[in-house]
Amino acid sequence: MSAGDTTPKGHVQIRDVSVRFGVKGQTTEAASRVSLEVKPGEFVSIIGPSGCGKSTLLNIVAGFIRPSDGEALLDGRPIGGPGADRGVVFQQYSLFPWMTVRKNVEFGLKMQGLGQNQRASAARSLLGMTGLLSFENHYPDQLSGGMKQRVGIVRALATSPQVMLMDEPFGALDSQTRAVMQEILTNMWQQLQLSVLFITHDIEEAIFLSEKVYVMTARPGRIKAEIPIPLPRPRTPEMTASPTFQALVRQLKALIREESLAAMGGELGSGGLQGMDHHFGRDGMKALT
Ligand SMILES: Nc1ncnc2c1ncn2[C@@H]1O[C@H](COP(=O)(O)OP(=O)(O)OP(=O)(O)O)[C@@H](O)[C@H]1O
Repeated sequence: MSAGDTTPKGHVQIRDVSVRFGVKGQTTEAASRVSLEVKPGEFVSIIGPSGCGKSTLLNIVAGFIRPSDGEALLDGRPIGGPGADRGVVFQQYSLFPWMTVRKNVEFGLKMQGLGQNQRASAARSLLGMTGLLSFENHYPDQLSGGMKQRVGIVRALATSPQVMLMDEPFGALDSQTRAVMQEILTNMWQQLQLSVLFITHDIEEAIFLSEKVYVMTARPGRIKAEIPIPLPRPRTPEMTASPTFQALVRQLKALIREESLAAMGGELGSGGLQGMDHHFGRDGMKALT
């Protein structure tokens, strides 16, 4: 792990990408003519209503699926499949339960052919950065949710990826743990100078973490807005009370609400929506997004 290397890495470009899935003769258009960019060393989030194609875009960059139209590039080269240059973290912790924390972190390095001593030293250094060194010999089921996700992040970082792809990584955590994880992630991101593409449903989280937030429309997902986040670094929890932060929250909430209503309207029909609006009120509708 080259923690001392401060050259920003990983330029992701999604250019005019559309994705269609065919299931039992029925075609679903998950994303439509999406273009977005993560510059080297940038932290970029995508938010949008459920089912708008966020995970699909992340999976394209991960190399798990191919676009139907358009192209996805990493450092100017077409993405043809998964690779060690991209680390992926999902909401589910997906650790190997039969391996200790350190062995989990070492796994990718072993695949890359690193010797035992090098693996152990790289894993221990990363575990130290996240306060997990004293748990290196624990098994995943002996850890809390937040600790498991820290191990998941460390494992994805162990192979020195240029890009981290994170699909709602903190979605299953309580709000306190989530706040701590956000700070740990921003610290690691700043130290390692890599690019991050981050998916979340949490508007405050997207603002707190990112240089730029893309807002997607309801399915088929298109880019509705690209919002730069002009908050200084390092970000601190106190910033969330600042007028700039709060104005961004209002702006993004308004954009998302329009799309969430469109998404639910498509599924429920207007009669269902009226009923829900009556039952929950306007704020309740937001909570359902
Ligand atoms: N492998 C697949 N086969 C068929 N349809 C799929 C597949 N993957 C995704 N879809 C469909 O594509 C659309 C977009 O899904 P995707 O998971 O990308 O949305 P999302 O924005 O990440 O949703 P959420 O916020 O709920 O996680 C959905 O309608 C989904 O059902």
